[in-house]
Amino acid sequence: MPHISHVAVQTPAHSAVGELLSYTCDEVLQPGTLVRVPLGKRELLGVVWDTPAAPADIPPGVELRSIACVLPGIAPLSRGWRRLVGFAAHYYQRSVGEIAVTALPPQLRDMTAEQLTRRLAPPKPAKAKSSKSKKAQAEENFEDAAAAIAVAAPAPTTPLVALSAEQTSVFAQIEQNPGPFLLYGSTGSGKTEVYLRAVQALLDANPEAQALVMVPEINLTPQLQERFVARFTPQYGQEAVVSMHSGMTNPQRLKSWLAAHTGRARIVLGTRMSIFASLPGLKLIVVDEEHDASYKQQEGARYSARDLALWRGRDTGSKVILGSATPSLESWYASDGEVGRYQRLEMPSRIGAAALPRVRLVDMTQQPKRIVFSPPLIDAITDRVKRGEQSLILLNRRGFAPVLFCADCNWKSDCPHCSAHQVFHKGDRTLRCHHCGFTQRVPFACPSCGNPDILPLGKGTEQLQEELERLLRNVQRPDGDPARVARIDADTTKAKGSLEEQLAAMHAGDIDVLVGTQMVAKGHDFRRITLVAAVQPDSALYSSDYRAPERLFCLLMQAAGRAGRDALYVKAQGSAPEMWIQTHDAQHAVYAALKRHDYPAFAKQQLQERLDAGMPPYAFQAIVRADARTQEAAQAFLSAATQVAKDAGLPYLDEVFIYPPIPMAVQRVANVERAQMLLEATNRSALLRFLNSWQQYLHWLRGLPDHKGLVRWLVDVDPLSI
Ligand SMILES: Nc1ncnc2c1ncn2[C@@H]1O[C@H](COP(=O)(O)OP(=O)(O)OP(=O)(O)O)[C@@H](O)[C@H]1O
Ligand SMILES: [Zn+2]
Repeated sequence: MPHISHVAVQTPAHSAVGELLSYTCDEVLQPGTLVRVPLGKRELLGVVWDTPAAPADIPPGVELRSIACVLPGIAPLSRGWRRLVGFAAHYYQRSVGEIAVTALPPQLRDMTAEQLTRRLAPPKPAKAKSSKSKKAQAEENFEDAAAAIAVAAPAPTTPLVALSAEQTSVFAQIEQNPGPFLLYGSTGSGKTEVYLRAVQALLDANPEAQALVMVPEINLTPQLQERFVARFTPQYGQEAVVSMHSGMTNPQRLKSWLAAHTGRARIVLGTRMSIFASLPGLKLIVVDEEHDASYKQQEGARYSARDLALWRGRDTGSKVILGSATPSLESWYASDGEVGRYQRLEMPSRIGAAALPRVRLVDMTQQPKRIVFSPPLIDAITDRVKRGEQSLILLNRRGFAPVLFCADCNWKSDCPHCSAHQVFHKGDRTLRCHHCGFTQRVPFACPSCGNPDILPLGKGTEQLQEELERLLRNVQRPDGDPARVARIDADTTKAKGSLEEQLAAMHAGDIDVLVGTQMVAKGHDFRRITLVAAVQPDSALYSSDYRAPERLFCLLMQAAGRAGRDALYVKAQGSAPEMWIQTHDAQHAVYAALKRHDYPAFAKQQLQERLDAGMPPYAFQAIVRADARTQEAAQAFLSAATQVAKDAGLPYLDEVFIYPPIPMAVQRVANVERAQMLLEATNRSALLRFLNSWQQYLHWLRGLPDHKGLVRWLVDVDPLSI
């Protein structure tokens, strides 16, 4: 009699196919086994979720298909991994199969059993010459797809630095206590060194143990990767440190994944996706810059890798260290003495007694109208260039100008497909929509009235760079060369390797003034920056999103943290690091707290506001979003969803407050109208149970002829922006 296996496969999102599919097979398959199964005309990757112990009677009339094959050479995924996937699916309202399969490397999805067998076979000795292109070869030869970590061979040994007193005490706390920890350490206080020590202590003590170290965006911090490789590969071998992030090729991802799954990799360094890595020996999870929004996945299953890290840590008995100079308010609250869910560890001082930069507010209402850079700021930058010091200019808006404008007829460069302007990019003379990507040539004259004088309105990083080049054209560096201005944003870093190249130029001192978006503000350990300036940060103060002040404060404090990191350099230069903020609202509380580098005061004030307004972390939220051909159709779906919840008398409905549907801030994207509805509850599990029971009704509604115009709907639990 055949056995039955329940298999998790990735069925199309929100399709009516149930959570797990049943298949027959001749032998009992262990849960966690990777298989290929037929579905319709296709064959898909699946994970055996459970297998009834006894061969089951198949009810008459039901015909089950059989499993196509078991993926060879890969041990079943552990019970702990399956629990994590199960929890994430339940919590973020997705199917187990979707989370399980998307958490696996793409090649496992795509390869047949034969291809996989070939991949897993020991490498053949390399041929002297191959006619294949280098790329084709790398794709094909598994071993050649080499370490997922593209860094030079490490130095034979890297001597351990002596820990500062604060590092020593924090490290001892981590060793002695179970955690989870919130490492609240100033910018430049040496948090990375603490992570390295914690990992080192773990690996030395336990030959099976594995550590997961997560960072927001790995490409921004090649330095961090180098430090881990240099520290651990001499002792633990080339495969001891592997990366996991979306910038890797598929063969690299498979290789990293297998190294982690088999326990050969001792450290996985990755972005949010690495939270789902198979790590049988997991004992430590580090979440660096835990406040960073990129830990939240913004499409598909909208999970928070930071929150899952805490869950996974608890579930597997792994220590969890969250680190930040500007923790999320959620983590700050959770590590409050009274709440006490996390142990807060503090490192207030910078390494080498470096001082935090002095914060200077420039009141732009007192400056000449319509200027980008106030004269005193330009003087300060000029002085830096002459002394050979570096400056960093922050503006969170790329392109030359956010909109083109005709003063005669009021025409604006609106995107035809979105409720947004097309951004003017001067370099390639295009108008580009940053929401849907729609791109056009810049018109020679106003398309509406023919006026040849169409004007850029507002500033982007491209314009800042041009303006600085003009203002500094006669300024010389100490070596007599003219000042060099560079820019780092999504536009200048598209080409592979270009970001690394520009960061390297910055570290080498080849750049005097670096203009950039938030990409330049995070995590970098630049040694020669003595001035950071935020030229137009105010708009975030007036956002309708209640998290906007938190995000702004974080960004500016992190940006300030790039200045004056090397105490010896600052001293030798006789310089004083500064953070400049050009603002029209110099009295604003956000800036006052920033001036004092007072994160605790800022957090306290924000938390009080959140408490008064009943917002997270004192309440829990979810968003249901609907996309449709018309705004009416999108909102009608959401209204019907609320009604059906009431009609059906869903459990916990009385504990959940459902707001009326509203259009999203950017209402239309790529010709799709978007609406959303906020749900709030003071009890997290009530919200979750309500959502879980509501799901099937949302599926059902979507299938009704009334809601034909609906393109998609989705649920976002713990949304980051509303
Ligand atoms: N004990 C130490 N002795 C000497 N230098 C150290 C020590 N610990 C760290 N450093 C150096 O201090 C600098 C700052 O450390 P690190 O980059 O880890 O700071 P951080 O706390 O992560 O800062 P940020 O939050 O701004 O990213 C680095 O150049 C690092 O090599
Ligand atoms: Zn558009």
